[in-house]
Parts: sequence; C-alpha cells; structure tokens
Amino acid sequence: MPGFKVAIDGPAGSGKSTISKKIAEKLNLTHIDTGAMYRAITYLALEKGINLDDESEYEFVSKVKIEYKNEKIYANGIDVTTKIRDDKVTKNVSKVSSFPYVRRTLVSIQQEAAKNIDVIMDGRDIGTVVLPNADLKIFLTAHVKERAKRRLKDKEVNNVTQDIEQLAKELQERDLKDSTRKESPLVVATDAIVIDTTNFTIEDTIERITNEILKRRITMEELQMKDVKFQTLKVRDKVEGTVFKVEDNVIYLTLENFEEGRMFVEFYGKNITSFKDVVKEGDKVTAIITKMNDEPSYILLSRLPLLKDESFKVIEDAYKDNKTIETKITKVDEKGLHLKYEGFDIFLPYGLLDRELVESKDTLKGQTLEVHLIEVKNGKRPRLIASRKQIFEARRQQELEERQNARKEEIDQINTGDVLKGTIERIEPHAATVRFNHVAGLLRISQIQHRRIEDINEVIKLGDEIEVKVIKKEGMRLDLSHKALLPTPFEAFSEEHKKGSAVKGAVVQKLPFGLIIELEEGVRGLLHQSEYSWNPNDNFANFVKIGDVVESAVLLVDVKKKKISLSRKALFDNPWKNVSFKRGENVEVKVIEIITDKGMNVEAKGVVGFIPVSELSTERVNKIEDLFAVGDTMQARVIDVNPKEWYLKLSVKQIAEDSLRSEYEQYLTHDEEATTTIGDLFENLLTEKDKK
Ligand SMILES: Nc1ncnc2c1ncn2[C@@H]1O[C@H](COP(=O)(O)OP(=O)(O)OP(=O)(O)O)[C@@H](O)[C@H]1O
Ligand SMILES: Nc1ccn([C@H]2C[C@H](O)[C@@H](COP(=O)(O)O)O2)c(=O)n1
Repeated sequence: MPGFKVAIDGPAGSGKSTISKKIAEKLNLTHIDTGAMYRAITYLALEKGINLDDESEYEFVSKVKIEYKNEKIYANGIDVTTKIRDDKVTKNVSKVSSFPYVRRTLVSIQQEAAKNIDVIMDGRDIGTVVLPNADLKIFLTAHVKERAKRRLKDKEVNNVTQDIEQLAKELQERDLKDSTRKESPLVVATDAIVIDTTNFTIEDTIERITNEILKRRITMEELQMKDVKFQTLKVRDKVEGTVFKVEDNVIYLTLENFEEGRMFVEFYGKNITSFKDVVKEGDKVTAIITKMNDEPSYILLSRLPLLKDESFKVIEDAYKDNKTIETKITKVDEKGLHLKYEGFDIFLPYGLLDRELVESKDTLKGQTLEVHLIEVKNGKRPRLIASRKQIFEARRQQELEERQNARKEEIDQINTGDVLKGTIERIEPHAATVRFNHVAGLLRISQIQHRRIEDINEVIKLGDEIEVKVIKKEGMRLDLSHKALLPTPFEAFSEEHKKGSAVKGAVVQKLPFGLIIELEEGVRGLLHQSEYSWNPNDNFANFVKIGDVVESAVLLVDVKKKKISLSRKALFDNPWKNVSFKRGENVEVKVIEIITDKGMNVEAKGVVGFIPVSELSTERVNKIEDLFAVGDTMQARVIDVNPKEWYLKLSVKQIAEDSLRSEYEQYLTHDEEATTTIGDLFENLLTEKDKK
C-alpha cells in the first residue's frame, strides 16, 4: 500500500519547513525539504564555479547524491546544512531552480524518495508536480511583512543584522521568480487547503494541519468503530466538536468525522461578543450544521437552535438542585412579578415575595432578582413558577440570629447598677420601653420621677433620650429607673431649705402630739405640739383644721430617715423671755380685750395679763364697758405671776384702795388742822372719778 503523502507548498518564509519538520516528528512521517535540495544543487554549482546561467552546465545534478541524516543534509557525502543557507546560495537558488533540467532531475529524485513511505514534503511544486495525488495538500502563506519579520528573527539568532524592508523586498523578488518561472511555477494546487499563518502561531498551524492529516489518515474500520457519520453529515445535523483554536469572533472545532467546523460568535448565543474567556481549546461544543463550505472545506455551525433546549435544561437542573437563579424583572402586575431567565418567562406571585419588595413593587421593573424555582413544567407554553420564600426566610433567620447574638453580646456587658443612655421607643400607660442598641429595657411609670405621675405622656415622649439606671437584670430583661438618678424630694427639699428657713404647708393630719404638715408633694414634716406656740396655754388642737395652712420654721431634715421637724413658735419671739414681774409691783397696762362679766385682757411689758372684774374697782362693776374701753391705759398691780405658765394677774382695785387709804391717812393728818368730813372726802373722790 503506498504511504500517506502530505504536500506543503508556499512562498518563502511562510513556515513550510518548520511546520513540516514538527508534524513529521509528531505523526512519524518522513520529512523531505525539497527547497534544501535546490539549495544544495545551487551550493554545488557555486562550488564548481559553473556558469549559473547556462543550463547545459547542470548535468552534474543527475549524479549528485543527496541524503538526509539526523536533521542534516549531505550532498555527495558533504554536510551542507549550514552552507546552503548562505546569502550567496539564497540569492541564486531561484535561478538554479528555474532550469527545467534541474527541476525534472530533482522532481524524479523527490518522487522516488516519497515512494511507499508516509511522507510530508515541502517546496513550491509538491502538490502540483511532485505529488499531484498527495492525500493532503496544504498551501501555507503569510503576509510578506510577517515572513520578513520571521526571517529577520532567524538572522538575529545567528547575529546577522539586516534591514527588514530589504528582507521583504528580497522575499518578494524570490516569490515573483518562483511563481512566474515557466517550469513548475509556485501556484496553489486546486485541491489544496490554503492556510494563512500571518496570525497563527506555529502550534496553531501544526494543530490545524495535524487535524487535516488525521482526518484523511483514518481508515474505514476506524471510522466504523467510532460510529462517525463521515459521509452523512448534512445541514441541520446536530454535531459535537472539540475546540482547537479560539479567536475573538470565531472558534475552530474538530468535528466527530474530523472535518473542521467553524462557529462565529453571534451563533454561540448567550449574548457574548467575544469567545475569549467563554470558550477554551479542548472544550466540547454541540451545535447544528448550518452550512457545508467546500472551498476551503469547513462546516459552519450554530448553537442558536439548541439554546432553548439547553436553557430549559439549565432551568430544570436549577429546579432539581433547588439552586438560586438570578432573573430579570420584566413586568409587574396585580398578581405578581414576571421574570426572565435563560429566555424563559417565569411568574412569581406576591405571596412568595419579600414583604418589603411587595411594598415597593412599582420600582422593581428592570431589576435583577434571585429566586428559587418551585414549579417547572415543559410544554408548548412552559409553566415556570418562582419563589423568594426560601431566600427571605433564610435571610430573616440569619438576621434574627445576628440580632440575638448582638443582643446577647450587649446584655452581657450590662450589669445591675449601670447608668445608661437610651431612647424612648414605646410608651404604654404604665411603662415605657427604652432602647439602647440591640437591647431594650422597661421603665415603669413609678420609676420615672419621685412624684406621682398621672399621665406618662406628660413626662416622656417617643424618641426622647433618657438616662436610666439598671435596677434589675434577669436574663434578657432589664428593669430601669430614671428617678434613681434624680434627687429624692427629701434631698431636694433639704437642698433648698436650710435649718431655720420658713416654710408653709397644709395640715394633712392631726395627731395627739402635733400636726403633720405637707410642705411639698411627698415631703411631710411634723409640727410637734411643743413647737406650735410659746404660749403654754395655746390649745391649737381646738381650732386648727385639716387643710389649714401653717407657717413654720425648719428645725431638722433627716434625709436618710425621711424626717422633717418643724417649729411654728421659732418664727416668733417668746414675749415672756425678757420680762419679769414682782408681786405688788405697779405696772402700766393697756386694755386689749374686754371679756364681758369676767374681766379684761391687758398688755403689760409686752405680755398679756388679766384683770378679773373683781379687781377692776373698789366698787361693784356691773358692766365693764361702762368703765373701760380697749386701748385704755392705766396702772395696775401685779397680784399673781407665773412666767412658766404665762400667768399674770393684775388688779386696778388694789391701787385704788391704796390711794383711798393714803388719802384717808392724809386726811387724818390734816384733820387736826382742817374740818373736812369723811363725807367730803368721798365726795371729792367721786368727783375726781367722774372727771375721768
Ligand atoms: N506561524 C508560523 N508558521 C510557521 N513558521 C513560523 C510561524 N511563525 C514564525 N515562524 C518562523 O518563520 C521562519 C521561517 O520559517 P521556514 O524557514 O520554515 O519557512 P519556509 O516556508 O520553509 O521558508 P523557505 O521556503 O524560505 O525555506 C522560521 O524561523 C519559523 O520558526
Ligand atoms: N519544490 C521546490 C523547492 C524549492 N524551490 C526553489 C524555490 C526557492 O526559491 C528555493 C529555495 O527554497 P526554500 O529553501 O526557500 O524553500 O528553491 C523550488 O523551486 N521548488
């Protein structure tokens, strides 16, 4: 069986020998570089010094022995591998190779060498002349500038510098000569695959050609074994291919039958604009054949017809695996949200949507939303129902746990007795809730102020900042007090009222030993009976009533025992403090009150004394007012006195009697000289009295 033949043709520097060599190694083919043969002949011709322009001088060619051994080329046993690359050789090789004699001789040598072996042969006329029946013909090409660049690199490696423009010019000249010569010019064989390597790497090109070789090398048995529909592939068939090259807007695939498939980016679907980062070499892609291209031979592919099924599969998988999918909200209607995912419409009823989202549903259109699928039914009109329940319940649970943790952390930091600042969060008739951070406490109405509060709303408002003391901590519960931070009424009272200061208050209770006076709300003091008045005879219990306002002085405030002692008498001077009376002493008195039939209260030395009716006159008094009036002053005699009891008893009568007696005694003394009778004497006395 003849061997497998690959013909590689192309202009200078397109990569023929490099690629051929590597493919030969890879696929175990013999590589024959025919250009090297023409170069070897050129080298020998130069060596021989023949006239290069004279074809008749090339007879030596038929006798030349050319061999390839270990990557080296030998001409007549001499290693010419390097020499044939000299500039001199390169400049003349086109000319030498244009002679029909030279060509025919070398072509027959080449054909002989390729007989019965698997060979990859590169040159200019391989596909057209040397191996016209080659199993695969490749015409490699590249832009002249790219080829010049590659050559320049080769030269730089060998420390040879050359102007790139000059190099390009030389290549163009050689191309022209090679393709315009009469004998076997460089042309593209009609059945060759043209590969432009301008933008291909060496590896790309190798892979591309390797695929072509493999496609053609495969035996019928192998094809059957692999169940490859080699002959039957047609438009609309579904095929799978392996990506061997990725460009921005096209991917190249090797299909099941080893043909080349190409897919342009717009036929991939999923709205991508570039294959980069989406598809990589080695990926398997399933697609539909949309066109079979003959020249060059490849198959155009598209994924678009498959996408619907693929997308539905994605949806079914998401449903089965209970996966979250990210959808787009396309419509908001009365019953729920319409979502789009992988090109399918999904409905999400409001009952399965987060409450906050339902509240702001009118702003949702166009937004993305993560959901779970809870019903997936395929059909002409697939039925797809989504839900957010799992998502929002999980979120709520997580938030709850976070809150609980935060509360626990905060409460662990709080101790009974701590003073904290918080905000009034809720007000009930008998208590308020005070929020700190994650924790709140209870402030009962009785703990807000020391005084009684009728309406809690009068003293606190929602949002008020308040300082409180923790008075009890039980688990997560905190009992708070604001009043614990305020001075007690007793403390406030003691601050404002120092000892001795005068205070007024209403009598709230009468006790056997005194009066309870309310001085301020919650502040009561005792006015002991001994402190009511200096007057020992003052029986205030008889006339002081509950509710009477009494003024008194603060004697003592005991904040701890909550005791206040008051003294009313301290507000006054004790009238008896600095006076003294002696019995028998005559004092000036002033009538301050007439007590009918009983006597008169008089003021003497600033204190009150009493003159009984019997002591008002030496004669019987029928009506006191006939003799005295309030405001009258006169002399009276102290007849009894007890300062402790504020007791002072006086007599006018005794002074009058004294006076009568003295007059009488005078009379007795005068009588020895005068003739006044007792009757005269009394008449005179009475006349005096009338005058008054
Ligand atoms: N994509 C590519 N394909 C092939 N060769 C490339 C590529 N990119 C760079 N090169 C380099 O280009 C240079 C020219 O390659 P090569 O000598 O194989 O070309 P050629 O077609 O055999 O040229 P000539 O006909 O003049 O012998 C080599 O150094 C090779 O490594
Ligand atoms: N089959 C061939 C091979 C080569 N030549 C000529 C044309 C080239 O200018 C020259 C050197 O070839 P290279 O080594 O550059 O590939 O040989 C030809 O005519 N036919």
